[in-house]
Amino acid sequence: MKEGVNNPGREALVGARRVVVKIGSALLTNDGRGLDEAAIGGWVDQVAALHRRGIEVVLVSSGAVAAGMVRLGWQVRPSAVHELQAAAAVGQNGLTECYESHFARHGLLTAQVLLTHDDLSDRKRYLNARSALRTLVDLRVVPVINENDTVVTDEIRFGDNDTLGALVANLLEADALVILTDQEGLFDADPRSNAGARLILEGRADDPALAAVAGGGGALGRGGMATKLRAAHLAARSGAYTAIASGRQPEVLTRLMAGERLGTLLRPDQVPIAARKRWLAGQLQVRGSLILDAGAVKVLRDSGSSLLAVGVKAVSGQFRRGDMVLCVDEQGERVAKGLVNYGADDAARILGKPSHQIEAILGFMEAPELIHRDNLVVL
Ligand SMILES: Nc1ncnc2c1ncn2[C@@H]1O[C@H](COP(=O)(O)OP(=O)(O)O)[C@@H](O)[C@H]1O
Ligand SMILES: N[C@@H](CCC(=O)OP(=O)(O)O)C(=O)O
Repeated sequence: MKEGVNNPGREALVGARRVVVKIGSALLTNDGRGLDEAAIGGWVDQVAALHRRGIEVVLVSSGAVAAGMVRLGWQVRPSAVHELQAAAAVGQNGLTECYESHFARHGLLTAQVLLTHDDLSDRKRYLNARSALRTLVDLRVVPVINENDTVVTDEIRFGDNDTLGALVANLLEADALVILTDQEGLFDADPRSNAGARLILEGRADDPALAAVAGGGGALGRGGMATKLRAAHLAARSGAYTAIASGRQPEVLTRLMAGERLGTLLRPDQVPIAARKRWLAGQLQVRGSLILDAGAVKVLRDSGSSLLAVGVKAVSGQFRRGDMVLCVDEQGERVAKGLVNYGADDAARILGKPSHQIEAILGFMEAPELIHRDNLVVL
């Protein structure tokens, strides 16, 4: 379970380009006194700093029910579903307002995205949510996601936002999921009830020994460490690392992303790229196809190279940038699947052309390759 000091992994966070940050209720709500606006301001400052460095950050924020309770003057968390829904509806306003005003100090726009379980389990809605979030991220807007508590019922509830954070990390093929909570990380026993509990610095997301030490949540949070560990397991399916750390540590996000040995880091079992590719191949519907010439087929199969437009003879289907397409040879034999960097119309205009001509033909260049090798699975 415990790892040596030279354990690789922290540097994976240094190289992360897209990160999902989940901020838990236990941390956000000022011990039940309502939203901790000053603390939220501090996390927003760190997210903005990462953003300036070109790192895409998507927030998953809890706190709607707790904030709603304070606004409504309720002292005790209600148990009736309709009252929880009402509190969430009132509180979500406050949450959105708070994030919006803090991000505005940095000239950044935010977008409120409320999801239900169905949005991520139904294939069509999954793809819709994915393209909406990808578009926001491409527009350099910071999405702030929460569960749509006002419309969910017990049967279709994520319940805890750790699971939601992991599914969003899958959805966006994020490099890392950072879970900020009220403890320094995962301990070898619940530190609330075990004074001698020790922090686990690194581990494998799928280590069953870790599951045995992760207990339930406190009075304000929903799932405790058990759901955080399960979230790490889910995030690892698409190759994401998970960090669990205290949101009260000064500059926690910027320090984690600089590779500092803070909190608990849980790594995916598979090499991230391999896990991510497998995830991609299994998840996304094919939206179109590309017919490759013999040279392109050979480099894809033999050298694992990216696919360039110069090796493509024809395109078919109405795919958009970021969609999954099938690559076939001139006899129609399946060669590879991958996420395409150009939509069908643009791809049709650049096929057969060398990459240095893309800008002159389209007036812009998204990327020099049609499908980057990291997003390509040879079949
Ligand atoms: N092994 C463990 N290590 C650390 N915390 C643990 C452990 N087992 C249970 N916990 C509990 O998990 C709580 C954090 O989860 P939770 O209350 O759901 O917070 P959040 O709202 O941030 O998700 C901690 O306050 C702690 O009491
Ligand atoms: N969606 C709920 C939060 C659920 C929750 O508290 O989850 P967690 O932060 O994982 O303990 C809300 O905004 O109140």
